[in-house]
Amino acid sequence: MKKKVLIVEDEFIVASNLRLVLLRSDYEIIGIATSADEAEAYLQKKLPDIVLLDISLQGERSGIDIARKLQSKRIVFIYLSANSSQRVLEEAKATEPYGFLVKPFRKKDLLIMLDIAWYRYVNSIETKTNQETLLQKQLTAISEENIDGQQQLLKMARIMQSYIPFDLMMSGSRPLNTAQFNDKGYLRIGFDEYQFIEETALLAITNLKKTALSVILANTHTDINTIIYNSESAREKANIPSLQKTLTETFSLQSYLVFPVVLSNGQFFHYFFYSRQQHIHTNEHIALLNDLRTCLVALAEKIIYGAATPGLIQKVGVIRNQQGASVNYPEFRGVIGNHHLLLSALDLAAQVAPYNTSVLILGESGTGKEKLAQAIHLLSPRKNAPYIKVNCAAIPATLIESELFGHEKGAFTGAIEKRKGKFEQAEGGTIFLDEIGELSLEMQVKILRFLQEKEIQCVGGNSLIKVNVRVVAATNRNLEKAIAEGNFRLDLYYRLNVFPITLPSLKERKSDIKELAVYFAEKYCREFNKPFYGIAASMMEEMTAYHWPGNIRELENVIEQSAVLNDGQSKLELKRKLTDRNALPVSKVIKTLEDVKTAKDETEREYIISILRKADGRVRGVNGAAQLMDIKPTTLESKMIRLNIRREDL
Ligand SMILES: Nc1ncnc2c1ncn2[C@@H]1O[C@H](COP(=O)(O)OP(=O)(O)OP(=O)(O)O)[C@@H](O)[C@H]1O
Repeated sequence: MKKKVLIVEDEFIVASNLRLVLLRSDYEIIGIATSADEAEAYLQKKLPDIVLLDISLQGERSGIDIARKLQSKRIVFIYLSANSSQRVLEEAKATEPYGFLVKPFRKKDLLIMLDIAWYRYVNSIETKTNQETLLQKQLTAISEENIDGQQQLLKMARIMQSYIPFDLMMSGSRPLNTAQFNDKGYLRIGFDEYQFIEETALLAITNLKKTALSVILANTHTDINTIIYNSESAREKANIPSLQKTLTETFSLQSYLVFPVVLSNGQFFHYFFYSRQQHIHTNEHIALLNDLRTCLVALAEKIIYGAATPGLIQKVGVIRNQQGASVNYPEFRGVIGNHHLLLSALDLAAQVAPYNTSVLILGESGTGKEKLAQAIHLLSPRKNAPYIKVNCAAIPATLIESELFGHEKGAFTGAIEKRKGKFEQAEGGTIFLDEIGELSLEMQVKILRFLQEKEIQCVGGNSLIKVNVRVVAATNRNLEKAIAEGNFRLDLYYRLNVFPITLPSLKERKSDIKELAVYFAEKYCREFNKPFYGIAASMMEEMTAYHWPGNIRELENVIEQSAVLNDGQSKLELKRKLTDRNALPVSKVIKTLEDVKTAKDETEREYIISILRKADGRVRGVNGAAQLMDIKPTTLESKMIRLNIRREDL
């Protein structure tokens, strides 16, 4: 069936051209609107499949205003704009468009972008439907299990976590019983670790007396309908004590979603999903809960009335497991930390892993992007097939094509035999394209072609080879900025950005520093055969105050150094001050020739260290630092001696 397109564009010539191209390419045009008002009028008459939306329109309102409406109706839209400045891109990005075209664009770009947009739409619908069906099955199975309400609630919390984000999930019947608090819930304290919260736990944590809690309960309002509260809406009632206020203050929560259900006897039961992040819940979450309503009613009845066989009731306090490793997700073993931003990223990874969707992992260098990519592979049905990593920044531009797609014998000087590229090596599995933002525009086109056609062409070969590989890409670059500067293709960005996951920097999750430090300290002391007596308080203090530009990798290096230098009889200590080794040197006053030489040496030293880091510390061989710098390994080695570059500097 022909896809119906609405064109919202105030430039007559552009609009008529678009119309012609689309009609010839088998699309149906339902109208051309030149202003936001006209666009709305068309939308009321007939819903299009896709809207091409100019950002600046006649009249006061812009395309971005229309986009918000389209977003809530889940209609696919692609921005058309003559302006690709970072500010416009970021404003537009907030409305979650399915594509973006910078004017002037070619016919080919338009048709590719329409394809990408539709692919993203179908993909998200499929993923959503699959997820819903799975969730419904899992929730029904829990409500039919012969276990007590507390266990049932825990199982439900674990399953719901990645679909409806929360740090605290509470539930209970309404209206509240002021004499006795019967709400029950779970506080998330790790990726798969929960603490049971009910009256006794709440009184202990808040230090409240039972009478004070009764006063709070008496003042608590009851929502009749499903509603989302963000900190602004919650703050209005700041002076009045309430259960919600007590919980948000006690557990540093910022927002929550209330979902009431009516049980078969007419009684109300409410589910609350509290989060430490603001604006985390959306209408999509509400739509999902509505679809799950029947299962949630069945579960609520079991939580209130469902008695289990006494022998099966277990005491559930803190559900912990060894080393922070997850029981349900052993693939996350070795991922340390329980900051809510990290946990949200892990939730997304667990959610997307089973599907073939491409994933884009964003985050500063050293935040664990590769670790997450591996976990996604291991959590996917592809786990027994290869996982191939390619660092796009470390391979010289002249070699990358044959490295990725392979080459025929004689394709270029030195190609003495046919060689398979990384894509073919990853057949059936996952390819991790690290630092994808560093690829040349030419290579970006080839990756885009693979993502669209699932075909590759090896260097010097004529035929196309079908490969079945899932792409997980990562970058520490701001891709919107790279697009604005013309260094990254918008169409590739939209194709990859189907499922973005952002990893927090270490300074955003300082509460995890201690746990990470102890984890690495134990690891290195074990490796160096030294007993571990803990970490000196002064070292811990300095590490907590530091801003960690190199993130977890830098923290690991610091701990490794301290473990190397430790005498095996005392706590680990910092042997040198923490400084930002990547920061530009504070410009020094250069007065003498000697100052010039020192500045030159410092710059050369920093440069060599950065290349060595890219080459994973290797000086020689293919992709070694010498090759990347295009100098002889012996020259590089003598420079390293002269500039006093040691392994621990990397
Ligand atoms: N949550 C974590 N717990 C324990 N170790 C971690 C965690 N995250 C990352 N690491 C470790 O930190 C180091 C850097 O991680 P990784 O290579 O995955 O980062 P990255 O974001 O891919 O870095 P880059 O952008 O420089 O490629 C690795 O040794 C990894 O094992």
